[in-house]
Amino acid sequence: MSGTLVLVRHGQSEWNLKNLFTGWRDPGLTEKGHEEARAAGQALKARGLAFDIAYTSVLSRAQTTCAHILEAVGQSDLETIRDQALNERDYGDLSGLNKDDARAKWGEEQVHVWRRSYDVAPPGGESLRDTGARVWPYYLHVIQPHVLRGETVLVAAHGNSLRALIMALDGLTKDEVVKMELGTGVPVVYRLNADSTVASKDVLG
Ligand SMILES: O=C(O)[C@@H](CO)OP(=O)(O)O
Repeated sequence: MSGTLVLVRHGQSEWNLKNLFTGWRDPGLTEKGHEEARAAGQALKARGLAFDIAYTSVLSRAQTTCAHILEAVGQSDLETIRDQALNERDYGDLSGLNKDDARAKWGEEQVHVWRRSYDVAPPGGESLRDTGARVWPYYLHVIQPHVLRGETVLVAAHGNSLRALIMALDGLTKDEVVKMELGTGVPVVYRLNADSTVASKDVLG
């Protein structure tokens, strides 16, 4: 057995609440989002988890979530690395549009394909494959070495950047990833084997 990898999608953001495509735009958390992030921290504390290092994106909703979790576990001073590689999928021209307005304009099916398919990019944006092409190398070269040294690592990021990571960790097919949703503020705890395969996965919530 090796180390532990904890993935957490940020708490509800202002634009999640307004039902807007967000991508690389930078809204803050709602009050509910702050609460979700604190609750994630409490759930991790209740499991007795303490972190060796934390990673987050350059977007404030993920950074704030990370800070709430570290505060809840009593580790506010922990080394935290911020990197654009962990950012949300870039939604391109859809960024800032209302998701229901987009469905009315382009149809339910097309919008679902843009949101959840593996290899169809929204106009001017990234497909999940494109997102994975920056998230997965960052995970392999920067994050995974810590886990393989037996450390416990926190990654506070985004719905689609974490879907890309989970797709690879769980070995999901393109069809399976279409159905995968990640709740806001729900920690996913992986324990890895020494050969980097997944020993166990626990979704807290
Ligand atoms: O708008 C976004 O950036 C993402 C995450 O909130 O939305 P979706 O779940 O539609 O991919």
